[in-house]
Amino acid sequence: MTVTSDIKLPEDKPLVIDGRVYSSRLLVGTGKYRDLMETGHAIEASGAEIVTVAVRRTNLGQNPDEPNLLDVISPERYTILPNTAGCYTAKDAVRTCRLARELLDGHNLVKLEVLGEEKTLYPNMTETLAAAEELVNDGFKIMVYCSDDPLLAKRLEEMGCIAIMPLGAPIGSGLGIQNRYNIRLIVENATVPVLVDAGVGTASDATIAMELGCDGVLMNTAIAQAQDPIRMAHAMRLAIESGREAYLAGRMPKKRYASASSPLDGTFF
Ligand SMILES: CC(=O)[C@@H](O)[C@H](O)COP(=O)(O)O
Repeated sequence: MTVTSDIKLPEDKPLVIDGRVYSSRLLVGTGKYRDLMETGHAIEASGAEIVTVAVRRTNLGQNPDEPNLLDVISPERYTILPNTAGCYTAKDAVRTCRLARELLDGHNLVKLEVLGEEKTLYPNMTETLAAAEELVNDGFKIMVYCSDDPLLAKRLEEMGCIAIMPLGAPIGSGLGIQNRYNIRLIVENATVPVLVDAGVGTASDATIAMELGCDGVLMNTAIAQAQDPIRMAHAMRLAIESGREAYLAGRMPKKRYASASSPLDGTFF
């Protein structure tokens, strides 16, 4: 990255998912927009290169008479990440991933989410582990939505999941990162990318996730339900970049007391 014509900062290592290199660390969803046009414009403004779609709720060709999302979000330009939103059992999630693979011509990269209950949409980790095991054995590359429990996150990695996606807060809540300490522990222990998924409400939440060392952030509601989704998508793009730069720069240690900005030694009077 160039700061002025003379100063060059070292290049960051890129985000690599399933062997593919991405320059954007922002992943976006496609739900809750006013229409497909707004969806397309917001995704464009976000700079995202990976776009997740809920297979059970989105027409990817299942219904030839309805508008197809893939006409707006072209698989030639974006990596389509089918997700299992709306699945409450491992069985349903596995079936949904297999349907996605059929609809997308053998596409194996999926985002697994198995939900526990409607009120919190919190992940059901028992069912998530069961689904992950079956899908890994069936050749899927799994990015997995999970709780922010560091031990379960590690377990999913050991099972062969290619990215760990702990929630920042409940889906659609916009509450921001609720447990920074756990997210940090998950990042420290992981050897695969860790991306916060769900709960981001505004740009500063995304920046915090990146400052914690996450490899990326996936979000939907914060952009789609902003008053100006396209502008918010752009804000999120900048927030992710800014948080990543701050993480790489390394923040100053926090102190309990003040220290003067100008040294007192050698004052003129
Ligand atoms: C889009 C997606 O895959 C979900 O996991 C979720 O919708 C993201 O959460 P937010 O809507 O809270 O960003």
